[in-house]
Amino acid sequence: MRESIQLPIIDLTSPDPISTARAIRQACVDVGFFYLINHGVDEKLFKEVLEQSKNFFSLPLEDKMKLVRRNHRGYTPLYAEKLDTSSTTQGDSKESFYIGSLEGKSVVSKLNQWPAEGIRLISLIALALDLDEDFFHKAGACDSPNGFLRLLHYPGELQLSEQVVYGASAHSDYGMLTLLATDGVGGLQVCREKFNRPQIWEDVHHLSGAFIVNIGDMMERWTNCLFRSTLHRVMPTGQERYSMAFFLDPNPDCMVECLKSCCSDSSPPRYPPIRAGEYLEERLKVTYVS
Ligand SMILES: O=C(O)CCC(=O)C(=O)O
Ligand SMILES: [Fe+2]
Repeated sequence: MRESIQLPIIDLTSPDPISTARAIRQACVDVGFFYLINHGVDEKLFKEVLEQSKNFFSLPLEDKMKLVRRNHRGYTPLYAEKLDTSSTTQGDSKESFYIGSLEGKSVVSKLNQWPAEGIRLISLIALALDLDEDFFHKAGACDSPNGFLRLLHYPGELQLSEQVVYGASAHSDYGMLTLLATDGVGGLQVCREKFNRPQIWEDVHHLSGAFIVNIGDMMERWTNCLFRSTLHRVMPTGQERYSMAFFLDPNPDCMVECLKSCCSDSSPPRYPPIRAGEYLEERLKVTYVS
């Protein structure tokens, strides 16, 4: 039988920020994933986005290809991306559409509701790291953050192939935080110990109305691996699936550098400082098959 994981539940409206921060710390240290409830994003809005996403992906391929990805915005067809760059399988069995600003600061600040929630979460994460709640703001991460929404569609039926086909092959996210909403169809799995063999994959269940939040690699670098950017993937279930992921990444000029509270003489920084924009560019470059 396949294992499933009970992720911690964080309530964004909880009146005590210190105990919420403590619960977030525990979740980020243990598994790097949690459910976020009472996040303030209207259910009606979510349903509308889902509806529009279905409309878009049902267009003929040639129409979708007119909007093919440029500068990490736009349409990516089936098999274009391979998140597990070490695997020899073909590209992932999903199509997606990246939404986000291509222009200057004023447009970024007019993004939809998600960044406000994400940024509130970032303050709680700072508290969870025993930092001032505006630490990531002062570090320049939240001044015009690089936020983008990715609509995803996993077809139910797959091409007949000798190879294993993943919806999304094993990967960790690249940025600071990811907020994920799905249509309720399963398939998402996490692997808590990526170096163990065999790897153990656990199913993440849908929790109605909640976002699934996970830590990305830049946050892992900031915290010297105290907070975990956990390996995850989407397995095909034979059922069509829609999801949307909001990636909240630092301002591209923000330096991501090991926090003083997360290193010591006996535990020196594992990664050198890096500009957020450079890091993201590098990671995105290697995941696209074409
Ligand atoms: O669709 C999902 O459930 C997960 C997507 C994901 O992990 C990603 O796009 O990074
Ligand atoms: Fe992911």
